[in-house]
Amino acid sequence: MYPLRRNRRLRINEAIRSIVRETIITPNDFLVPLFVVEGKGIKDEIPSMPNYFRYSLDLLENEVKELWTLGLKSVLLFVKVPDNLKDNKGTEALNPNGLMQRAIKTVKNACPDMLVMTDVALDPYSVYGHDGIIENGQIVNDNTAEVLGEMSLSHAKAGADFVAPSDMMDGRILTIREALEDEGYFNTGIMSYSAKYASAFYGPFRDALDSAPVDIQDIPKDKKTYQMDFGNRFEAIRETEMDIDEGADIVMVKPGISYLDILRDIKNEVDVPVAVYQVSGEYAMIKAAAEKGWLDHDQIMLETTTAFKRAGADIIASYFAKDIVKLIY
Ligand SMILES: NCC(=O)CCC(=O)O
Ligand SMILES: [Mg+2]
Repeated sequence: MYPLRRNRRLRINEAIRSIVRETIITPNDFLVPLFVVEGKGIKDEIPSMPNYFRYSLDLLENEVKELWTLGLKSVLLFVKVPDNLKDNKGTEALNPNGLMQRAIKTVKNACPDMLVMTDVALDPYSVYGHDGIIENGQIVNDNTAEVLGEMSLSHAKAGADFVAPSDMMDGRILTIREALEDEGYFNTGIMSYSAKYASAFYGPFRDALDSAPVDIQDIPKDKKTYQMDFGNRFEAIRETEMDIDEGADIVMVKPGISYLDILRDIKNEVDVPVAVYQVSGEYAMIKAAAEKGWLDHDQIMLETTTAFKRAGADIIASYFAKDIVKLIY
């Protein structure tokens, strides 16, 4: 007897494999995170993120033009705020002439059709490195959400297409939506980090922005009172559905590779686009192993990003976006 069905026939060569392949990534799948700093002529490599850089505004301009020519049409902006501008309430986040507001305008001037999304959270602006205002040793929820609403409005006024609240305060999507609607910013979208886990994979990002929680007495040492516990699954669906009810246009799962089950659950459950974030620690792990010659960098990059799409991601935020597009096109 022989096997009645020989599945290997569909794997015999690259031509047959490529015609039956179910999931293919393209430049349209990617959202490019960009780190911005004050100054001129700065292109600073982030030590724990090899070949990833912080740009001053003049060089940011060249970078976004290059992204555009590669077919990458969406960016997600993060700013590194100088220490002297940090406080407990994120006052600088509302400065109409702040670094984020200028960065938005810089990208729009360089590339008017580029989709500009902005990080909305207090941690880069907080002396304590937290996503919320601290009162009596606690991260307060509702007052923080108010500031996030004002921050979102400020980004919309500067020209952002989407705001991306990454903080995990309860109710902030509604607060942000109302703040935008009240001032007539009906078309400014919200991409909510709706299921963001308290993860050790964010380490290199906090180096990039100098935004890690500080080690001071009576200040929480981690973000576990607002970001999700990594043992939880159903909670991710609840969080995501609530954010959609409050007005989120796009929802997100973060981090990526350790949370593919969550990504698939959410994709099956909701009817809005779902994003995933392949975070800094995932990037650093792959870079480090590749540097040692232990893993094939390009193949791992292709495999992980394809896995996100297969698991249900409509949008992939990844520090590999540029490299992957150069690899596949
Ligand atoms: N809001 C952004 C993060 O919390 C971290 C992202 C990363 O680790 O790449
Ligand atoms: Mg929530």
